Amino acid sequence: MRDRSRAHPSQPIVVWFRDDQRLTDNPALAHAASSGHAVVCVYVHDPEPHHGRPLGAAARWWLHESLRELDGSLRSLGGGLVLLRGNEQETILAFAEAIDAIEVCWNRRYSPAQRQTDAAIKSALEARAVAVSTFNGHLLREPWKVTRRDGEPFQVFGAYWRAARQDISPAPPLPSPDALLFHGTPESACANAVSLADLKLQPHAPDWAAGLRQTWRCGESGAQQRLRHFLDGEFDGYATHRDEMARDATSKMSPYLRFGNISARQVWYAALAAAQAQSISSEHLRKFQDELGWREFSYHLLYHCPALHEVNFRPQFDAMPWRNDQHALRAWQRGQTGYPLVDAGMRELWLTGWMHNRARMVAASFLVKHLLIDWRDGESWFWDTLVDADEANNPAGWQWVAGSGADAAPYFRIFNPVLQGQKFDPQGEYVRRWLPELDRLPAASIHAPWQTAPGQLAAASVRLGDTYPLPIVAHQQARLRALEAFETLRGQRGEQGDR
Ligand SMILES: Cc1cc2nc3c(=O)[nH]c(=O)nc-3n(C[C@H](O)[C@H](O)[C@H](O)COP(=O)(O)OP(=O)(O)OC[C@H]3O[C@@H](n4cnc5c(N)ncnc54)[C@H](O)[C@@H]3O)c2cc1C
Repeated sequence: MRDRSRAHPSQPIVVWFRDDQRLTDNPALAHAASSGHAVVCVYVHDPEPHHGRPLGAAARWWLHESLRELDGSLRSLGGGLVLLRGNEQETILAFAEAIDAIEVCWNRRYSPAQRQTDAAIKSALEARAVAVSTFNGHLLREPWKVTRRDGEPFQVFGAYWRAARQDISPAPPLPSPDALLFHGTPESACANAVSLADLKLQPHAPDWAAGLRQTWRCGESGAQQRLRHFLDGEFDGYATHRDEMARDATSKMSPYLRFGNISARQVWYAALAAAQAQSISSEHLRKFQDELGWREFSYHLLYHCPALHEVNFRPQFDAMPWRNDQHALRAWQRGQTGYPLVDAGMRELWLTGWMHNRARMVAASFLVKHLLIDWRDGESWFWDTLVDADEANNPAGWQWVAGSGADAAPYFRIFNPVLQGQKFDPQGEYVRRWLPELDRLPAASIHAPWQTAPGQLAAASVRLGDTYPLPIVAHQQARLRALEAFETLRGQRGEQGDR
């Protein structure tokens, strides 16, 4: 072990970037910048994390773009991002040792696997007399700070958010450092160093990311631009219009928050400031804050539930008689179920890496309830295809829809995709955008083409079973089958109205 008293001002401090790929409001970076030591900024790509989940394909695409921008921002301050590949623990330890770091700092992560990794790295570094400082850069309130009176975690969103909100006065966002003193990295420290291209995060042969490139400007600058666009536009009306799928009425902050291109604190403060400056009704501000609250709640669940993406939060769901139907699963994944709203959502996902929240709920409900396919199959498809695929929000969203989660939708809540379409996409614009083969159908029939008169279908050049599929299941039968399956678990009947 090295002697701490021999620490020298020339020893650098390592800022380990993870899900905090930004310069502004980055507490670990701000800490390093004010330490008086030169800094080395690193990112470690662990292709097969020992405990955690490897990233899905769409998230890997985002990561590439985000790291490129982060490196560019650090370069404009006179340094750059050192990219390392390998096992996180071994790589960070070897690197810190090779550059004789005085300290390593990072912003905290919250899944049980990530916490286990971080705790092991912290003790190993400290055992080598390298200091470790960790910060909250990801959440408004960290999971352990919000507990019930009896000290147990919350299981109901309303109660959780009432408690969390009471004390929400997140520290104001930190400014981006004006200047950073960078420490050089000797060749010997770079055994695991790679270029961004070496990480092979982007797809090739086939390059399926054209739609993602068209849709997104990734990274910190993209986050700021998109947030401004939302706050100066649809924010004033958010509570009223957020379910209208054809409208660009939500913030689209999710991938930026996922990768930390922006912090929840920045979004929170910017929304507060915009609401004040533009005298926006508190109803819109509050609804938007509530959605950020759902993100916090998901992290609360992730922290307390060891394998949220694998294990039913409600154990009685372990007995659920899921169907193994690969044909139906593929039809759902490809947006070929014959239910236009479900298919539009699934194609939006495939083409852009994102799906509107209302469409997520309907598409997920369709898989789990109409097709009776295990929510984990849907979760892993979303994990692979969403640019915002999030360790907390994705499984929590799926378990909520399936009914197996905390404060979940009741099992008898089976979305009717036709009614949902008529209610939240009345003119069929959303469906037309993603299903060009139905483009010429009138609004009255676009959500249920199979109920449309043959002449009208012919006039719109729609041949069911050829240009567009017939429904893969009949809604009423599928609904009854789902209710029966769910009732075997719960032995209870509930309200059975169509929504
Ligand atoms: C089956 C299913 C899977 C989902 N998977 C993910 C996922 O992998 N990653 C993800 O970020 N969100 C997920 N969500 C939640 C939600 O759909 C998205 O966060 C939202 O659509 C993102 O769009 P936005 O940024 O425009 O949201 P806005 O309406 O503008 O909300 C602002 C922010 O609040 C948070 N938020 C909003 N709704 C929710 C919610 N229901 N749960 C948790 N946080 C929320 C997000 O961080 C979002 O960016 C999922 C929902 C469902 C039903």
